[in-house]
Amino acid sequence: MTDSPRKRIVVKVGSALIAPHKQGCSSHYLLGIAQFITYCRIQGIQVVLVSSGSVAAGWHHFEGQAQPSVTVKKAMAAAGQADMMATWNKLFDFPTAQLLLTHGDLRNRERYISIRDTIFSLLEHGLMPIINENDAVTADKLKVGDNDNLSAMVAAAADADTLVICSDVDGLYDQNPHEHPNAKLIKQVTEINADIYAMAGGASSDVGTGGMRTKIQAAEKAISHGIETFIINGFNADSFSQLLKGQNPGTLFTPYEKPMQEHLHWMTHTSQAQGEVIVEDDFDLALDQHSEQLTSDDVVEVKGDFSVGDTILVRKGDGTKLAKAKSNYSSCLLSFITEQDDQAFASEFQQKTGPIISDKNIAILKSI
Ligand SMILES: Nc1ncnc2c1ncn2[C@@H]1O[C@H](COP(=O)(O)OP(=O)(O)O)[C@@H](O)[C@H]1O
Ligand SMILES: N[C@@H](CCC(=O)OP(=O)(O)O)C(=O)O
Repeated sequence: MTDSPRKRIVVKVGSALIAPHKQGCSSHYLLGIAQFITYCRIQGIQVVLVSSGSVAAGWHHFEGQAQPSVTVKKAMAAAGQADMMATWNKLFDFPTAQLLLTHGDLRNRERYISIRDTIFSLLEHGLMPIINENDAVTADKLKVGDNDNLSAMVAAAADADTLVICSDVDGLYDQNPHEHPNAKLIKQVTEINADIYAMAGGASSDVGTGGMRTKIQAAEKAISHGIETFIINGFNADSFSQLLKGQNPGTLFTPYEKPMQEHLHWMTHTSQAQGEVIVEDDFDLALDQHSEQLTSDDVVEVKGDFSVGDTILVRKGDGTKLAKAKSNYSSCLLSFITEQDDQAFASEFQQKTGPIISDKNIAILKSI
């Protein structure tokens, strides 16, 4: 990465690299990653580390747990997180800082901005943020659930140029290489579509979460923010030398030339819709792109309980997702207007109150 235009990278490290045998943390594979990070910092590149491995690192404290329950996994995470941080800290001669996040934090716009501010402040003062999901406290409803997607959300929040996902395979293959020995490595992906998703299977190890599927989701989130994304083999120290030389050691996902605006990216990829507006089948936002044309006449049904300013999903009755948007109406008010038999009253009301969705607060969804 000599003479690299990169200013900020996010490195995501999978569980198998932290605690390969579930016998506590091992620095065996982390040494190469730590050297890479140190070299990047010497080059003036800021680094954020997203580290998995709390469950795998804590596993050995809990005997006889072939298939631990969710509760035991949370306890493993609480025990392993401290070991994992201690192991990383031994490998760096600069200060680090721990951030444990949940999706509940990231999907709340105020907390998201606060997380961004904290990351920027740490980087500005020379500390490296080490981020993981707060597994010990997180209920399913509030979870990101896998650190691939978490790393992409973090990369977007940190305005990174590059996301490097270090895994236990060389990159994305046309099928799972652990099940198909003739699988071929895909060196570059310029568009993530249904064919790419069809190649990606789940995890084969009992410490990995999500497998290749969540890595593709992560790449999709990152490239739409203009962040180039690599999936590389973290077991192989040569991957890092190649990255430093500006080469591609695994699979490279090329970023969009025109990244989405920050708040629309957050709305699409991080925020969670609080409700749904079901529209007529012949209504198509993706075609006309004028969200202000959405009126109560187009609305068939209002679902969920949302307030003014919440994110909503606009979809057709057949399930086709058209857009995520910030609602200018609460669910109560929108239902009231939609249920009016007096069209003239409804239309006059909307003219006075303003559009259901404003053009600047709508993210059109592409269907894969
Ligand atoms: N098409 C594919 N290409 C590469 N790996 C795949 C593919 N489909 C499924 N996998 C699986 O994804 C695994 C990597 O994901 P995961 O186990 O979650 O690791 P990590 O801990 O690095 O996140 C691979 O070891 C492999 O078993
Ligand atoms: N947050 C969890 C890891 C979840 C996860 O996505 O793991 P991995 O697939 O190994 O990156 C932990 O620290 O154990």
